[in-house]
Amino acid sequence: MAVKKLIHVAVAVIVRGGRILIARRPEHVHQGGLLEFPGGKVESGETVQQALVREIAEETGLRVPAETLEPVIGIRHDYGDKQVFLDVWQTAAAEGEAEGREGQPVFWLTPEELRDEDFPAANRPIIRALRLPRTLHITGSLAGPGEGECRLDQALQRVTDGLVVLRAPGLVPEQYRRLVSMALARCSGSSVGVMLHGGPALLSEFTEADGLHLPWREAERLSGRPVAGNVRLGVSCHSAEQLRQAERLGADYAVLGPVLPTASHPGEPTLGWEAFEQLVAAARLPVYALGGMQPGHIAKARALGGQGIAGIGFWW
Ligand SMILES: Nc1nc2c([nH]c(=O)n2[C@H]2C[C@H](O)[C@@H](COP(=O)(O)OP(=O)(O)OP(=O)(O)O)O2)c(=O)[nH]1
Repeated sequence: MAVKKLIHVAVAVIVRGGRILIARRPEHVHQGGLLEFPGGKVESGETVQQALVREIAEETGLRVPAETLEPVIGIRHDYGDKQVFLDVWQTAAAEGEAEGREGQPVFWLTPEELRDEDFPAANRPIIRALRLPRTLHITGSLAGPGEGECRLDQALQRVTDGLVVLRAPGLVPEQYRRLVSMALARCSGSSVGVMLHGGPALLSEFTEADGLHLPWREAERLSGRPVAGNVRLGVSCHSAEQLRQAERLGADYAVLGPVLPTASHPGEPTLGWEAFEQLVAAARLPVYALGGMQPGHIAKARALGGQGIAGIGFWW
């Protein structure tokens, strides 16, 4: 069987006022009629940034200073007839008024308005990535119920937006439920989403939660997505095989680590940044780096293809 060539596609997420520029692909082209982010093939001799600047100008008339482009995610996808590597970059500094220079309709949508079924199949992880924060706050050790709630309350004061994964393996179910109720009440009306940590049954009790984060021991025994599409699903992973299982479950994100040594799991073998980058390159979902992370690592994690950082030490 002939080996299909991997087509390197530069994909632009152009953000303005919280909305993203979307176009409709012409009917007659590959994946025709579907919505897309502006972009196109990287030509030989071009860097991905040069391709983005060129494609954006050709397709939309917008001018993008190359240095404002930041990496979002890289996705390899096999369409059967074509194999693509979508190299996705973001800018909020495009200049000018957007128009469909090739006759295609263009419009601005919020991340929440992007629906998987309107885009080519390879775009699902891109849409997930755009709806996810760069930092995932995981709760650290919580003593007894009263003290735990107090500790959580203090820690939440330091978080203004993003997601908190309520991990408390030391608590018995009743104590954990109390903690969840408190966290949901505390975060209600704020920009902080609460992810429950445990098995799927939890979510049916707490419908206001943002979603469910599966520890690996829960994820490994499932064979399909255990929650509805409108709630977030995360999975803790430590290897390429575990990332494949997270993809099979239709997870919205994975956490991968430990990347660096960490105080909460002393002595555990670490992946290091090189292995993180390799594992992320093969993953078809957004991946957070876990283990020894500090806010200064967000840029590093993203430059290596990750979604951002996850952990306890930097906020707890
Ligand atoms: N631009 C863009 N392409 C996408 C997206 N999602 C996705 O699967 N693709 C695929 C469809 C195509 O197979 C490939 C992009 O190729 P293209 O045909 O748009 O590239 P191009 O502008 O250089 O076109 P061409 O005239 O040289 O054929 O990537 C997306 O969001 N934006």
